[in-house]
Amino acid sequence: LRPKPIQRVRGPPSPSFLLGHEHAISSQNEVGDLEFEWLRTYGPTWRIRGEFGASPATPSIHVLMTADPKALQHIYHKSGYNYTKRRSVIVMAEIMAGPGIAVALGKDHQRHRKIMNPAFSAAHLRTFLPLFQRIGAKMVEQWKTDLSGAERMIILVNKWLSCATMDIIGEAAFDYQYGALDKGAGSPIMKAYDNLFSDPNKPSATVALFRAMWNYIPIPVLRLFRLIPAEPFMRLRNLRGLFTEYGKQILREQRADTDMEKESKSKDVMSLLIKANSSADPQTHLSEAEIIAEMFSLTLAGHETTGSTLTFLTYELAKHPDYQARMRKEIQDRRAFVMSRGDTSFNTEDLDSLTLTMNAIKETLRFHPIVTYLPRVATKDDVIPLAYPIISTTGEIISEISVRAGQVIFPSFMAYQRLKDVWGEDADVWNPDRWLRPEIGKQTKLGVFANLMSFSAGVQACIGWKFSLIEMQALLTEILENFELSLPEEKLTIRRVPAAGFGMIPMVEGREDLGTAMPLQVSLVQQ
Ligand code: HEM
Repeated sequence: LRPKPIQRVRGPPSPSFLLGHEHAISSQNEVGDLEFEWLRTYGPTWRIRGEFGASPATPSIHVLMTADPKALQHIYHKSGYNYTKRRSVIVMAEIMAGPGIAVALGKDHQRHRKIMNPAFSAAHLRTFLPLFQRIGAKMVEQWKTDLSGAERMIILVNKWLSCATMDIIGEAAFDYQYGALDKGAGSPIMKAYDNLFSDPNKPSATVALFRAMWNYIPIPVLRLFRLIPAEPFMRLRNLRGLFTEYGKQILREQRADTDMEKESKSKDVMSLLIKANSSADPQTHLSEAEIIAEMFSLTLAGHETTGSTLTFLTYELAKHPDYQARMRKEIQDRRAFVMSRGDTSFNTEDLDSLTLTMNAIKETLRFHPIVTYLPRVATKDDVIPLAYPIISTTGEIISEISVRAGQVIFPSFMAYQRLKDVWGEDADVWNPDRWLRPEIGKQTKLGVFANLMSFSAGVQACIGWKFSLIEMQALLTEILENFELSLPEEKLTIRRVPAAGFGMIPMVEGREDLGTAMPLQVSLVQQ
């Protein structure tokens, strides 16, 4: 019964000596294809082969891949900073956004978190609801204008939701108007973001080898990669340049503003960041470069994630018209109640009473986790417990795995969120009504919301999860009260394509030239 080393964990044969399984994972047809197969074959924990043997410090060439709730709880939730981010992930985030919260580690990370946390308290987030509703109503009005009397039209719903969530994060966090909904693709920020993460071609072996090298190169050298004159790096440079320009302008304007309205705005992200900039205490101080990186990180982390989750949610509603109709009826009934009490808008209690809407959000976060892989590296020797024991290479039962410092671990949020033992026999189906079953959510406690790993867990979990839930509730009610969503008549296949090494995007099979795309048909709700 002693913990077994990773070498005793079973796993698929490696397809490549140099690239291991990582290239196969990032070039699979749909995110999840490989993990679901491995889950069926080996149970919730298995071993894959890392690129060049995973990392210089790794004592073995193996990578532990797990969907086991207890293992995930141990790694993400209970171990503080003992399982750290991978070098390639940190440097990529730094090249993109600068020295902000997503790059910081350990005590440094605690400092960033401590400064930003007050802006994400439940009470403060409630004050954003009118903004979410205003932007949602603006988007819906623009759909009505575009419809111009026609019965129905096809829209790329992902583009609209991306613009709406971009405008929301700009106003909510920095009191700044990006003008994404007004200017669409013409807005400089949307132009710079457009299809940043969608590559119609699968990554070639050469690109994969280049990426694999990142985990072996010292960080100061890696930082110089941003100067490489290749298109992806040039786009990132442009985006960061544009954002630094915005950041400096916002900072200048907000500094003047905050001096005048210190008290009333004391919990806004920008006021907190500016206060931190003037703090003499190193524990609560942020440099100007860190502030701009923080703003960029929030924009990056807060806009596309929510936009993509909503994109998949509207897709599922188009595929499930009965559920959509039930949801709309629940919203309309609540609207009648709100009007009868003399109000015109939903408050957060009204939104929370919309059980069918919340269940659709939970189910989409479970079924389509936008962030799919967050690799971690053990910083010291450890033993990882399993909720679901597995069979070893020699036929023994393994319920604990011993790992050495440097061990690379690939969690599979996608596979965890499909475990039949946790989510029921119909785990492979999008069914929001599962959340009505009393046993759901009673298993090993994981993550910050609904026992899901979609927002990650522990000290580095998503800071904006509650923000995004209220945002999704508000945008969904605006959409469903006004529009019916359905699939286009032309039968299209949507693929969940691996993107940027950690996420996924929707693409239309055979129309990869469109980049990230989710075409849906919309028509006005008949009163
Ligand atoms: C459905 C929407 C969202 C999803 C699925 C999501 C998911 C995640 C995940 C998985 C992480 C962990 C990353 C890691 O460990 O490397 C994360 C971190 C983060 N998220 Fe979100 N997120 C969402 C919305 C938001 C929003 C709306 C904001 C801001 C308003 C936000 C801000 C952040 C920040 C700043 C971090 C870094 C936290 C840290 O390192 O301490 N996210 N998010």
